[in-house]
Amino acid sequence: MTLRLITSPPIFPRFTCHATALPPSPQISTPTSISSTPQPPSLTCALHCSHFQSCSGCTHEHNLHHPVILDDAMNFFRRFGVTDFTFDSCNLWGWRCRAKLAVRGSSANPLIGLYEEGTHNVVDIPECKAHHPNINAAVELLRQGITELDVEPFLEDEGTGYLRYVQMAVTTHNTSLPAAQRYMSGKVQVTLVWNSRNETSPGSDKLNSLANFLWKKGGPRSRLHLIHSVWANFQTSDKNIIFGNRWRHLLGERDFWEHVGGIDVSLAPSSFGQANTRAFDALLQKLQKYVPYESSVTDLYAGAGVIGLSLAATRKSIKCIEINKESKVSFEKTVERLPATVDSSITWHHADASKDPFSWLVGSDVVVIDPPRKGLDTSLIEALKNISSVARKVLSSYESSNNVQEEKRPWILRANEASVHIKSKSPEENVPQLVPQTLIYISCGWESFKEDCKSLLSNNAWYLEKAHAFNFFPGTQRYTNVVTGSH
Ligand SMILES: C[S@@+](CC[C@H](N)C(=O)[O-])C[C@H]1O[C@@H](n2cnc3c(N)ncnc32)[C@H](O)[C@@H]1O
Repeated sequence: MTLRLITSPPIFPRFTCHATALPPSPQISTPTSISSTPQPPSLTCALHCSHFQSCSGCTHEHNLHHPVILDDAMNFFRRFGVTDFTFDSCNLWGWRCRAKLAVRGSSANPLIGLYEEGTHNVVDIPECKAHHPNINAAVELLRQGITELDVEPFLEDEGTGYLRYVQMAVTTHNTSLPAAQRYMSGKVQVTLVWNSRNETSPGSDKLNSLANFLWKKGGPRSRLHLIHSVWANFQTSDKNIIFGNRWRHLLGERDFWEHVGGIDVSLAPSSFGQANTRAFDALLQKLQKYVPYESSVTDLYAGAGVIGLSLAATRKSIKCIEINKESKVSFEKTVERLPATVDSSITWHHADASKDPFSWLVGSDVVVIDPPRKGLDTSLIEALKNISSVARKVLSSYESSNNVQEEKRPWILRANEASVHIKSKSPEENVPQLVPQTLIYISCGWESFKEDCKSLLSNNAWYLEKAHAFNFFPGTQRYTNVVTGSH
């Protein structure tokens, strides 16, 4: 079996940096092999952000093109036999197209930003250099609205006030503009996280006034036109959780479309979305090379299925597994917009990938895993390590009984109930191909990835083949790896 691990790590020499205080226009970078020669500190690739000392968002001010952990990554992969590790430095500024910001302070002086490291003090970051410029513009509009309409930000200690957080997501999918202008003209989907139970609770008049303010001043009829839509999320919990379960679309287009990996993807505000749209697009393009045509793919930790669906055109089947049921609607909408020529069998299952993981792995040639930062659950690691022996047992029982057993496991029954199935028109083969030959690990947490990877490589369960990194989070010690491996 092969383990292909995809991470978005820091990148090396061939890139362009500009010393400028403003996020420069989009840069295209080329992935390059990484040399172990120490890099001189680069002032031209510096953050130049006035919030750097106080905001916890960025941890590194210099050499944005070369995260410090890149050296560790390079050594790690070399030790395991990967000699052509590459790093794509991507865009160094203005890359963040999705931000969740806390709102505190007062209506006269609202603070909209991130917590100061280790505290619950919110730091205002109006000139954030990581944000897409239109996120900063929408934050300014929101600030004006809060003050003019006297909207009280949330007061954590008292549990009073209304506006707790705001999520800003930028869509750059505007086909009426020339491609070169689309990114910088991105429109912002704003979600106001409101401290009340629902839209009829006290305070809803303020919520509607604030939404109308944003729409009037930033919607399609305004001079600025930077707002795509306004949503509300209702959250009264005293726990440290950003979103509640109730979402309401208030104004603008309900559907939010982005174009990545060659397909149109729908992303509801409640679904996971990658923060760095352009780096994600580069990663998806790379992925196309590693997933054989006509293979059967399992996409674990799938979110709205963007990775799996971007592969669907030339693969036999795509099976997506995701724990957040809110992602299902976005998945279905994306499937509806796939080209009519796509004839793969496509499914999405609402399930926990760590519960009975074998049931999701068997029958696939390729498994793509894209877990949260904490990495893989032990049960999944064990399943991936033992997949060959278990598959043999399953195959022999399949051959001896050759009849379909009734499924009784409650979590599988539940997942099947909440699943989406789009059948291929081509005839299906009866005997499943049982053992995944390729594992592709997409990771955004370097430390957890290293541990998972070592575990997967132990006892020669998998071998490393390729590793590429993408600078998903310039200014931080995080990047994303794509690593591929085989049995
Ligand atoms: C890093 S995101 C990747 C999402 C998706 N691959 C994408 O690129 O848009 C991780 C996803 O894993 C989901 N998740 C977390 N724990 C999970 C679990 N135990 N089983 C299945 N999905 C899980 C999260 O809800 C989230 O959508």
